[in-house]
Amino acid sequence: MTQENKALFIIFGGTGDLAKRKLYPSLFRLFRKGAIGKHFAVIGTARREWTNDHFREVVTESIEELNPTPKEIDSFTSHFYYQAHNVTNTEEYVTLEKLASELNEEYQLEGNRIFYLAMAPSFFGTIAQHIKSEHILSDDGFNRLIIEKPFGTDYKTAKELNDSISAAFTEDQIFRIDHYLGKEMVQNISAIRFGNNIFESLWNHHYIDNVQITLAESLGVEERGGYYDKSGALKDMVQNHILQVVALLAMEPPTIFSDRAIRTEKINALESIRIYNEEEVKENFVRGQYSSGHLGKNNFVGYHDEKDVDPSSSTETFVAGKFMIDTFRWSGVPFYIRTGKRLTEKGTRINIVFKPTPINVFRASTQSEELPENILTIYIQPTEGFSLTLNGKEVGPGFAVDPVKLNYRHSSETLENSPEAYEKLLLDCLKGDATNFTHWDEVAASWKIVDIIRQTWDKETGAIPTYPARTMGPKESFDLLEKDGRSWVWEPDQWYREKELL
Ligand SMILES: NC(=O)C1=CN([C@@H]2O[C@H](COP(=O)(O)OP(=O)(O)OC[C@H]3O[C@@H](n4cnc5c(N)ncnc54)[C@H](OP(=O)(O)O)[C@@H]3O)[C@@H](O)[C@H]2O)C=CC1
Ligand SMILES: O=C1O[C@H](COP(=O)(O)O)[C@@H](O)[C@H](O)[C@H]1O
Repeated sequence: MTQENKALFIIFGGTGDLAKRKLYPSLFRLFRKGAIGKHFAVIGTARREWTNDHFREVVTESIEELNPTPKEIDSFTSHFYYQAHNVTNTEEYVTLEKLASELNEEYQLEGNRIFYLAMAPSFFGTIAQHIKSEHILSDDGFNRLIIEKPFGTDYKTAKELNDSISAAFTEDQIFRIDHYLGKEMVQNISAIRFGNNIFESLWNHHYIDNVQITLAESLGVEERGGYYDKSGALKDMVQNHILQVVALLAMEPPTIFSDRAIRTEKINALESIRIYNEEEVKENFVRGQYSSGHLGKNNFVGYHDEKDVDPSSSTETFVAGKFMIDTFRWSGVPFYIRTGKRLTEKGTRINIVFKPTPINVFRASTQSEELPENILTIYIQPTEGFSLTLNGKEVGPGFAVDPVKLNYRHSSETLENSPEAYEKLLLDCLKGDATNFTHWDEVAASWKIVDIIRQTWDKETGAIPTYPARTMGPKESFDLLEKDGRSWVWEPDQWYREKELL
């Protein structure tokens, strides 16, 4: 049976996109499942002068897709309150505290408070400091701060931000969101590794040749051109999501599956990633920007023509690179990563490529010195599951050996019932479980890794490579693996080319 949790959520940026698209629907799913019920309340705050009624209408709209009954809408939205509040005005926090105390009494929330910073990062420090100085922290119950990405723009600014929030909250009260850690199959990485001896015993440089991580998006920058043009793919995706996935794949087994033990191992893994010098960055990392392109009959504009993007921008919309991890386990094993916008299709997947057998005893019939590699693929989205490519004998005379795929995908019913990332992360926070949030040491290590890449690129003045929209990135990304005698396992362009769409 689901246990009810008690808390007051104070959402800074309550009128914003993230709150409407992710937070309110996730709270509703938790409400439906009974994880929150009678004893919860939400205060939405932003500068706009909304009434409680208007706020409740907005919340109702945001959960429309979940087909709530009128009774569900009434009982859920009745817990929502709006307080107009400019976070830079110290006096206004007094009104906020008054409302928070009243709701604490009315809903018997036992002093539990979750502060969600769904606002531009430039406000994070100010809000955290005001929460402390204006006594919004509750004296009984728990106080937890959920903080959105981006956490700083480089190591220096991230440290400044961390110092300012740490003046108000202790590390175990801070929940830094990386929504990839809420994804079912990202969480499944640990289950696959530590729950299966056939994998964990092979999970090292003796048996693994290389690891490939792809976070591909078919969408462009959409409405976020202003933000994205200042950020780029390196800071938007590599510093956080990709390095978190690398850490989960590379970390040593924890002694027990607890947030503390996992964090320790993830920090060790991140701190073992080689920090390149400028020459090594040039050798091991490439970037690209999408130009106009088409897929079938659909045409797509280039990045320079996107809304709120500087037409002469050299911001990268694609990154591919090779990380090396300096531990006994991973010595010599490259972790190839790539991510980009306007790629051929949306797809997040991990390919673990195993070393081939030492000799190919079937070489007479396969006419090749090596057998195809075994590959474990973890499909993170849009489908969820895994596959394992093995070599088997082709049916019939002779001894032709061909790869066969053992395939497991979650059913559509499982997918439908599987909780959304934000829902899981909100529930974890209610329970005080920080396993799927990032510790400051992880953030710090990740920034140190990407800072040198950014600095190297910032010194380059020439045009950056381009790729046509809806293809799998610039030529340089393919060359990166080719010079190591390898290639990307996942090559959706091939499929589209066969269908004559590219
Ligand atoms: N949207 C998304 O999909 C994602 C967002 N994020 C992160 O989440 C955070 C929020 O993003 P998003 O919702 O898109 O941003 P929006 O621009 O949609 O929302 C910003 C919110 O801040 C409020 N606000 C701005 N200035 C003030 C102020 N001085 N005092 C009080 N409230 C203020 C705005 O309301 P008002 O104008 O009424 O004051 C609004 O509610 C950002 O850190 C972003 O990087 C992370 C991942 C995905
Ligand atoms: O954090 C971000 O992630 C999204 C991609 O998330 P996904 O869950 O759809 O894979 C990305 O579009 C956005 O630019 C970035 O800020």
